[in-house]
Amino acid sequence: MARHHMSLQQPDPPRIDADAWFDGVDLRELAARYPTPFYAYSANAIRTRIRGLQQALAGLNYAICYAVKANSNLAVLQLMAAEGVGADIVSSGELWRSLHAGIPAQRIVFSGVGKTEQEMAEALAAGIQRFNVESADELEALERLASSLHVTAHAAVRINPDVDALTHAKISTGKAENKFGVSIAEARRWFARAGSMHHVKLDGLHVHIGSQMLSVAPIREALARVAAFWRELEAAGHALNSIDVGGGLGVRYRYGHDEPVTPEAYASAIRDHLGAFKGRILLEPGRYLVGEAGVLLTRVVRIKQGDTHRFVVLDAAMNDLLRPSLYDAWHDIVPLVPRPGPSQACDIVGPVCETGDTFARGRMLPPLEAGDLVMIRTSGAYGSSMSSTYNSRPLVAELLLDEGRHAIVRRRQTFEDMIAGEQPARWETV
Ligand SMILES: Cc1ncc(COP(=O)(O)O)c(C=O)c1O
Ligand SMILES: N[C@@H](CCCC[NH3+])C(=O)O
Repeated sequence: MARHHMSLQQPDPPRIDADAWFDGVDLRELAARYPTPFYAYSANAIRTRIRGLQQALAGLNYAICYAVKANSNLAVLQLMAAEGVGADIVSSGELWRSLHAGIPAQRIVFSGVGKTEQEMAEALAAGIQRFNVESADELEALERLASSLHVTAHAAVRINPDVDALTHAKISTGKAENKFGVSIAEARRWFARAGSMHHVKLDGLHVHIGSQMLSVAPIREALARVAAFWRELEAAGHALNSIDVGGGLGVRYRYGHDEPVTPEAYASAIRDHLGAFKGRILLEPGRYLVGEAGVLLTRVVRIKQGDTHRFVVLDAAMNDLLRPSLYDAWHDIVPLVPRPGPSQACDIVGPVCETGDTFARGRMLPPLEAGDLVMIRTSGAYGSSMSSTYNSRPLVAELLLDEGRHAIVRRRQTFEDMIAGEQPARWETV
């Protein structure tokens, strides 16, 4: 079943041949063995992305903290741990997963606009030292909690630089109207008062302006603003030991159309603006490391020819891959059983009872028949991690591929799994 004719070198994305081989595995054989829908991830593609980024950053004092939310499967996190990659987490659940996968606490950074005190206390108790802080009361809470646990925490202010990431409005995070971060003016006031804290060292800056950025210009603009602020702080006598540049690098959703920022262009933006920084530069890539490394395999349930539209109904749905419904996001949809005949405009839909359960509208596709295998590309990021059991559809399986081998890294949920935790009402009064 193994074949090694797929090049995974940077800057090319991991390729999936027309004949459906992915990381040395024939996806058609895989789908003959495991019921669709399921996700398949290429370990090689993930490693290639990590190493490409590491190569581009060589010479800088940096650390990569993978944004766990992009794909939080334990095996993916274990792969990150094996490559020496840390984690960027936003919840106790992500903390637990990351530690469970073997990512050491010292390599974990805690981000997020709504950390609860309980989550912060749990993180401190687990040995997490670096917090990206987004509001004044969060900073006060961190000081209080660190004091009561007799530990020292390091805090980086998340700067909202008011830069347009030139991406979808729902995944843009660096404009003043977004809930994330604080203005440089507010951050300045925090540093002025930093001496009054005894258990929190305010010694870092953090910025993350949005996701799926396909242009380096907004990244440069945000870095320039952060760099100017770092120099201002340094001149005022504040020693910084980290600058976290967030994530946000885009990937190819539309092959032959999307042109992602290369790791080299990204690294040179970092070098140009932060090359002189003496502390550590943290990076929080999510999508970039796993997006193109995953596909969702699904089969055609039936073709439904309406009066005005031709519907291709798949066995995957919005509960399995939400991005098209939520952001009108484009994903390449590739039939893996080539059939001769002219392409036709189709609406590719799932079986869920929502009009929004649509993967693509008016997509030109070659002839398809019930049972045909179809691949939805670039589904490794924000695919399974955003899935749900809506319409009581069990969570699908996830498989990891590595040079001709495959492993089930999450089995398909059973109906019993799906209702675990639910119980008949046992009434009580408070
Ligand atoms: C603080 C932070 N860091 C990193 C990421 C990862 O983003 P991406 O997957 O676009 O690299 C996100 C999500 O957008 C985030 O909110
Ligand atoms: N979930 C989004 C991106 C948000 C990133 C998290 N801050 C997506 O699928 O594109």
